Amino acid sequence: MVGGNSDLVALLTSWLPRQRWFAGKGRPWAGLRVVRNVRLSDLLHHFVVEVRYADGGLADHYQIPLVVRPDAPYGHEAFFVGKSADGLIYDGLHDPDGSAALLAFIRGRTAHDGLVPYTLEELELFPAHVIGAEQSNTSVVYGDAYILKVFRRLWPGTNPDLEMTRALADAGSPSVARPLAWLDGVLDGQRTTFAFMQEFLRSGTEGWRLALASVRDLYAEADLHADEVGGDFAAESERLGAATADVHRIIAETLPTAVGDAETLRAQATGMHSRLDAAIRAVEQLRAFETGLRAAYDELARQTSPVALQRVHGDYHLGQVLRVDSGWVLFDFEGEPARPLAERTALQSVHRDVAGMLRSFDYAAQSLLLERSLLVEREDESGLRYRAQEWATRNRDAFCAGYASVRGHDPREEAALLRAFELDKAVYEVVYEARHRPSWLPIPLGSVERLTSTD
Ligand SMILES: Nc1ncnc2c1ncn2[C@@H]1O[C@H](COP(=O)(O)OP(=O)(O)O)[C@@H](O)[C@H]1O
Ligand SMILES: O=P(O)(O)O[C@H]1O[C@H](CO)[C@@H](O[C@H]2O[C@H](CO)[C@@H](O)[C@H](O)[C@H]2O)[C@H](O)[C@H]1O
Repeated sequence: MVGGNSDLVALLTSWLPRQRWFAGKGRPWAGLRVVRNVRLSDLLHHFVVEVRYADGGLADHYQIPLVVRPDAPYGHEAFFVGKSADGLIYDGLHDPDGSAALLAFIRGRTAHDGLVPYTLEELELFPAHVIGAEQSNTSVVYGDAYILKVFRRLWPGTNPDLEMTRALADAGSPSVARPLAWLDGVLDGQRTTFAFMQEFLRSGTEGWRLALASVRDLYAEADLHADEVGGDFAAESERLGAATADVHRIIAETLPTAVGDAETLRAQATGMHSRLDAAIRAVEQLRAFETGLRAAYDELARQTSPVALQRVHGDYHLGQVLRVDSGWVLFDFEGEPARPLAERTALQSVHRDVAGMLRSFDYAAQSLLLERSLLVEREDESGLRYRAQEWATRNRDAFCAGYASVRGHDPREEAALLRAFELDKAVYEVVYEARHRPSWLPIPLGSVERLTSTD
């Protein structure tokens, strides 16, 4: 039997830090411990491990389904974990037989050793494959019918993705994919969401891809007037703004809300200052913009008008929305995966989500400039840079106009709030890029520079 032995701990100690979704990159380890080991089928073993750090910070928990097989099928080397006395160990979600066993377990609706599957409708058995570049979690698609997101880093409690998506679906929102099933387990004595299954929207195209295509058009037609190119996406941005506002409306009607006062805004600003402290410790280049950043946060702290608070998406960007035939669908209501659950479920201003999406328009425009290495000043390319900026502004404006058309107020009216949230997000992105995609670091750093050099 795999697990419960020092060999497996040694294998995972070497394998885990190399995974894209491992959040403790760069932190010194104090050790790894298997805290749960449940056998779900002949092939599939379900592990939860705890990673302790030598920096005094909190330990992390990760969910690691593994398969142990005698053979080495073609292609399996990409997710090979190591060898044990019982056979070859692979990541159990990437192994199609492993993820099929997980579906069979969920579909069977029978609890086993603390793992409890819940289904909202009958599920069929379909072949499985992992999709996309893994981000924070691993998503398995079954036969183009279901998508199962297996949460990798576990936080005790109900995952907000499940909670928010169910609330929206129950209220009849057309802007979420139908929830189908989920898997609960126990962590630190609390019932915890381990995985969440939704209808797979096979015809959906990610907002990020559509936005990039529009920016590419802009470059291809660089000799046309700015208002003649890349304009198509502005209509989509406006629809996206309207869909976002409708989702916010439903969330406000179905989940708790509150009204924040000056004290709330001061607390928000304090949080931003302390996130900036940590970000500067992690990425020294941010220090150059510290004065401007703190001034924007102080401006927020001086606001006295009441602010509406509610649950929000929390990590909203163009990669979290799909365009389907009927309109825009939002997913991944998990919040920023690096933040503790209590922060991610706290009531917030909707400006947080609006700011996230506005940052994303900027990202789309800047990422192609980066691809062309145009971020360095070059006189002959300044026209293109201007066009990229213009594209971002046009789509940001369209998004806000769409938002205002549904909720009756334009998010740009609360300028200090929006600016502080945008900068807070850009600071988060600086740290995110430094850790995960260093070559993209110039995008958020450039935005911080621009946003702090203009009022
Ligand atoms: N219901 C769905 N239908 C089709 N594709 C989806 C659906 N939900 C998510 N996706 C795709 O799955 C990928 C990963 O989903 P996401 O929730 O963002 O995972 P992560 O938390 O790892 O970032 C995204 O690229 C998205 O395009
Ligand atoms: O999708 P996740 O929940 O894993 O979010 C993380 O990864 C995102 C990148 O995939 C990151 O988003 C940043 O890059 C996007 C383009 O790739 C851009 O659209 C976003 O605006 C930008 O923030 C996100 O911040 C991070 O939490």
